[in-house]
Amino acid sequence: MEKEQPRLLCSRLFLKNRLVEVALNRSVLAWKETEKSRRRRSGFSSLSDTAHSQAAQVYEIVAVHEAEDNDTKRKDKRVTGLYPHAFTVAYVKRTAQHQWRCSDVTFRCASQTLCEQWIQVINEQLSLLTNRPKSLLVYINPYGGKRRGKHIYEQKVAPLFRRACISADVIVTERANHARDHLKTEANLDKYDGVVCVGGDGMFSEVLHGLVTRTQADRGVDQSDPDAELVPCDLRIGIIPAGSTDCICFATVGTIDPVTSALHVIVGDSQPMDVCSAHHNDTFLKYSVSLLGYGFYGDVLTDSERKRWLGPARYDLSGAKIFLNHNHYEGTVSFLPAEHNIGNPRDKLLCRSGCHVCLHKHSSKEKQRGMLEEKEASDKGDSGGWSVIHGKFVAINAASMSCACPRSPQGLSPSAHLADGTTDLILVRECSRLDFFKHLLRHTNKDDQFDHPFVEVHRVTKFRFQPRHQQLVSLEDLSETQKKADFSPVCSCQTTCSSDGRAHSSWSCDGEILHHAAIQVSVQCRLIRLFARGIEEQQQQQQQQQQPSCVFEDPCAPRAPQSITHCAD
Ligand SMILES: CCCCCCCCCCCCC/C=C/[C@@H](O)[C@H](COP(=O)(O)O)NC(=O)CCCCCCCCCCCCCCC
Ligand SMILES: Nc1ncnc2c1ncn2[C@@H]1O[C@H](COP(=O)(O)OP(=O)(O)O)[C@@H](O)[C@H]1O
Ligand SMILES: [Ca+2]
Repeated sequence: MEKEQPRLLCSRLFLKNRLVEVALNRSVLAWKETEKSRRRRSGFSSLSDTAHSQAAQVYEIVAVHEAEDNDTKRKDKRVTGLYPHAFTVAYVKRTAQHQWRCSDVTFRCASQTLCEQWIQVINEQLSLLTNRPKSLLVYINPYGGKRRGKHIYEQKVAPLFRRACISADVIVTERANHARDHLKTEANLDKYDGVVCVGGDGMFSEVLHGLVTRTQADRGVDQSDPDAELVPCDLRIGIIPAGSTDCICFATVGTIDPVTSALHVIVGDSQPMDVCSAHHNDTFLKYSVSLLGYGFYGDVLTDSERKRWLGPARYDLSGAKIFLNHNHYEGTVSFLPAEHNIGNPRDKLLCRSGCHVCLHKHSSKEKQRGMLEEKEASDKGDSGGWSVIHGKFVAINAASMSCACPRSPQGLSPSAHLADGTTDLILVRECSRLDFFKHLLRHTNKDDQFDHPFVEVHRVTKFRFQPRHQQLVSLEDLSETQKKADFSPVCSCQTTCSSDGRAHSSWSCDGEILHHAAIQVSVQCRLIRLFARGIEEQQQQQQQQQQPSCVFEDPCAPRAPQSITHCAD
């Protein structure tokens, strides 16, 4: 049972034209209409208790300040005369599914002292919340999505940051990779508590690369070494969605809404995330947190880049075109299954706020690292542990998170986890166009997209891909690294597999194209943290909004209109 917390302050104050009991403890600010006031308004008919009590979690209070004139005008003259002083608490209120709004409640007090006391005590509690950012570095992509990034930031986000007393240095990018390069070399990161990107998955990818590369450089880690253990980044990343797909925001918050995302930054949420590193031999290529997709999604992305002027609709047009082309690509996929993980891609255990699969991974991370290193060392001599699949594939997708987005609310791998150190490798083998359509369609409803004979899915910690044409070309001079992968025998004839005559596709890496088809990928567990908390379950959402009865167990005593209980810690 939750331990009851001492009340810090409790008063009878006016809220609109009602007398309310307002109580604060370390975790909750709650208010409910007094019995007397309720009776006066409703005769003697009994009103339900919950209908008249509300609460805000202290860690979800945005700010408290003395009420401005426009907060109080139009109010009952008698109330404002008797209670001339007022303070406003801005707090997170849940509205539609996963959507947050900043709601204001203004309490009127009879004395200036009482009003100031409330402001001071609430501010004292807020100052104890050390996870809240005070200073942010913000990058805006003015060309992402529908080109509204700048407008969205100025109209919806900046006013909230100001209200929460967060200072922000804003950079509107002037070219692709501006944010990445600035973070890599120029930015004085000591000044900031977090980095915020305003844009889509591509913009997030820039910030991710800038931060991770900078962190490794500062700590002397060579990111071109595929076996290097990367150092986690200190700064958290916030995403204000203003792109075309915004899958990283959707899959970590549950909605694509700039105000909700800004509030997650303000309250200082923290969501660890796995990051995949992709290499070509000893050349570092890119990091990915959402989708690494070869074949279908790689081709859609390549085609859509030529149609950028169409905005987000480019994906639908390119999607339809690539679907009709119906290419497939031959190659070899090798992967290291995630053996010590408690989940699997078809267990329907969705990753939600406080996910126990991710927590389990976290608590046993150190233990597992030792075991994994031992295992990998023993793997070096033979192919033990690695599975090898040779085939013709319409799509090879590695989803490190669900990749849920408005197009596909469950995502590419609905049970993938944000921070379990694994990625879900989905292999869609050569199949008929109709079958592929059925598979795609299942991404838009609740049917299981893996329940097809031509689809398989594996939860892995590492994988490699070698397209067939390269195997044929370089069979004689296979490098040592490639030999370690222990690829299965390759075909002796050289034919192209795609109907447009191309022997290979490209990888889409969080919406950016990779210029190598042969890659090695390794999951770096919890390398970064976002200003998010994962998607809240329905009941978690309700709990946050409920009024905890313990705050009101003792009525505010004595009965004087302004009684104060100021409890010692
Ligand atoms: C029949 C309808 C099928 C709909 C299938 C939808 C599956 C969507 C899965 C989306 C996974 C998204 C993973 C994230 C990718 C992003 O990183 C990345 C970049 O985002 P950014 O632009 O914000 O920077 N976005 C993307 O790569 C977009 C992928 C969108 C793929 C759309 C595919 C549409 C397929 C339409 C087939 C239609 C068949 C019609 C026959 C005439
Ligand atoms: N000022 C800029 N001019 C041109 N491209 C930019 C600029 N800033 C960022 N980019 C690039 O734009 C691409 C798409 O950005 P993103 O914000 O993800 O939008 P979208 O979701 O529409 O693709 C990314 O590759 C990013 O590197
Ligand atoms: Ca994962």
